[in-house]
Amino acid sequence: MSLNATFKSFILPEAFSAEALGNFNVSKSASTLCLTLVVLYIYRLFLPSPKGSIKQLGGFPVTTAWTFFSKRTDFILGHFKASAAPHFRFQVLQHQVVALRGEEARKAFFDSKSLNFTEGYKILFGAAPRLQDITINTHNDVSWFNKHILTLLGKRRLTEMLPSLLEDVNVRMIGWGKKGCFDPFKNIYDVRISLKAALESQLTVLQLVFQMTVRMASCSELAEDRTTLDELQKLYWQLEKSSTPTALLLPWFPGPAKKRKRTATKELFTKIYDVAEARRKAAVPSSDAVDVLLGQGQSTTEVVEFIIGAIFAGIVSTGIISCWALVYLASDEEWMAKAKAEVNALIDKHTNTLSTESLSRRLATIPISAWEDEMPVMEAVIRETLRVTLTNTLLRRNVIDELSVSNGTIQQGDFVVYNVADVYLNSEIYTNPREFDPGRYDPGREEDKKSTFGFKRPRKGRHPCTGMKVAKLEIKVIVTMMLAGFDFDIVDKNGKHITKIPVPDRNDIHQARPVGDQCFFEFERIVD
Ligand code: HEM
Repeated sequence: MSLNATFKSFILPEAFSAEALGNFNVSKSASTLCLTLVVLYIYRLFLPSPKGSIKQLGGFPVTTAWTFFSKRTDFILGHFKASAAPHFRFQVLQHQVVALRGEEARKAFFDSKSLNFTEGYKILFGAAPRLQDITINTHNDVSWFNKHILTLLGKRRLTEMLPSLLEDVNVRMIGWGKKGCFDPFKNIYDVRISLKAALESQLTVLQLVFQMTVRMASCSELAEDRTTLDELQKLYWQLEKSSTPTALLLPWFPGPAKKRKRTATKELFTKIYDVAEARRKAAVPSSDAVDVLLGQGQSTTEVVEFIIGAIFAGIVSTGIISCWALVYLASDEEWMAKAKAEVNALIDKHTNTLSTESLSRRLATIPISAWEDEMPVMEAVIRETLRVTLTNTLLRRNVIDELSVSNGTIQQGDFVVYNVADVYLNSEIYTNPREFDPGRYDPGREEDKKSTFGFKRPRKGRHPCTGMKVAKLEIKVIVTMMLAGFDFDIVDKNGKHITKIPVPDRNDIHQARPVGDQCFFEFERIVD
C-alpha cells in the first residue's frame, strides 16, 4: 500500500466522517485540523522511508523545499552532518529529490547514463530565461549547444578573437582612470546600491566578462556598441535575479515577478534577434559567431538561442572566479609574486618589450598555446579559486530506470543532487580545505588525486564543462591585464588593507560573492 493510501485510511475517515461533519463547529474543526497536521508531522518523522532504503526527511515539504532554494548548501551539508548515511530523500513540490555524497555516489552521479543533466536543471535551477515562455521553440538538448561551443569557442577562433578581447578589456580599464577604488563583485544593475555607488561600480570585473562573452558568442554590433551592451546587461541581471525561491517553487504563479521575467526575456530575445537578422541580410559575412552560425544553416532564432545560452552559461561563474582569483592574489604575497613573475616571463618571451604599443596590443602577440600551456601558476590559482569558492549543487533527474547507489534506490523520475563541497571542502582529501593554497596540486602533494573526481570536475564525467577553455582564457586575460598594468591591493571601506580574507556566500545559488563587509580593490595604473 502506498504512503498516500495508508495515510488516508488511518486519518481522514475519522476526522471528516458524516458524524463529525454533522456536529460541525469552528473550534472543533480547527483543533481536528491541527491534530491532523501534528499526526501527519509525526507520521512523516517516524515512519521508515517509503522508497528504497534512502531515509526520507521529516518536516513539511513546503518548508523543506523553501530551505532547499533559499539556503541550499547549508541545507544539504547540514543534513549530511547530522547523519552518517550517504544519502537522504526529501520532497520539492510533487517531486522526490535524493541528495548524495561520498565516492561511490560521486561516480554514479557523474557517470550514470540514467541521470539526465538537462531534465535536472530544468525545474530545480531556473536562472536562464526560458524562451518557451515567450512561445519560442528551442532545442531541448545540451548536445546541440555543445556542438556549437566547440566550433565557435575552439582554439582557432580563440586565436582570432584574442586581440579584440584584450582591446575590449583595455578600453574598459582606461575608463577606470589612473587611480581609484571599486568593489569588484558589484554589478551596475544591483538594485540595492545607490546611484553614486552604481556609477562607481561601472568599474567592475563582471562587466569585462560580460563584454568578452558577448564578443565571443555574437558579433561586433552587440559587443562594441556601449548603449546596446548596457541594455543587454541590464536585462541579463534582471533575469538573473528573477530566479527567487518563490519563482522556482511556484512557476505558475501569475505575479508581477513572472510578468517582469517574461517582458525581460522578450526584450532580450528581440534585441539580439534584430541584430542577427540584419546580419543575415548583410552582403558580406564577417567572421563573427553570428555569421558563422548563419553560414552553417542555423535559423535566426537558433542563433539567438545560442547567444543567450552562452551568456547565461558562463558570465557569472567566469566573472566571480576572476574576482576571487584577484582577491586571493592580493591577499597572498607569495602567490602574487609567483603570478607576476610568470606574467613577466611570458611578456619577455613572446612580446617586443621595446615596443611603445599599449600593453593589450603587446599581450595580443602571445600565442594561444602559450596562454594555455605556459601559465602553470595561473592554472593552479584558477583551479584553487574554483575549489575554494564554488560549492554548487549539481542536478540530475533519473529518467531511464531504477538505480541503486550506495545501497539506496533512486526511482525513475527522482531528482538527484550532489553538492561539490563533499569533495572540494573535504578534509580527508584536502588539508585545511577552506584555505587558498595553490601549492596543493604540486608534484609530491597532489591532493586532488586522492579521490575519484577529486578535482577537474568540470572536465570529467558525462557532462564536462564545454566552456571551460574560453572561461579560463577570459580569466587569464583579466588577471594578466591587472597584474601587468596595475598595482592593486584589497582594502575595506576605510581604505585599510584587509588581512582577513573574505569568504564566499555558499548559499547563493548563482553568485558566490563575499558574505559580510564589502571589500574593494584600490588600484593605480603602472603600465598603459
Ligand atoms: C569559471 C567558469 C565556469 C565554471 C566554474 C563552470 C562550471 C561547470 C560545471 C561544474 C559543469 C558541470 C555541471 C554538472 O555536471 O552538472 C559545467 C557544465 C557546462 N558548462 Fe560550464 N562553467 C564555466 C564556464 C562556462 C562557460 C563560459 C560556458 C559557455 C560559454 C559553459 C558552458 C557549459 C555547458 C554547456 C555545460 C554542460 C555540458 C554538458 O552537459 O555536456 N561553462 N560547467
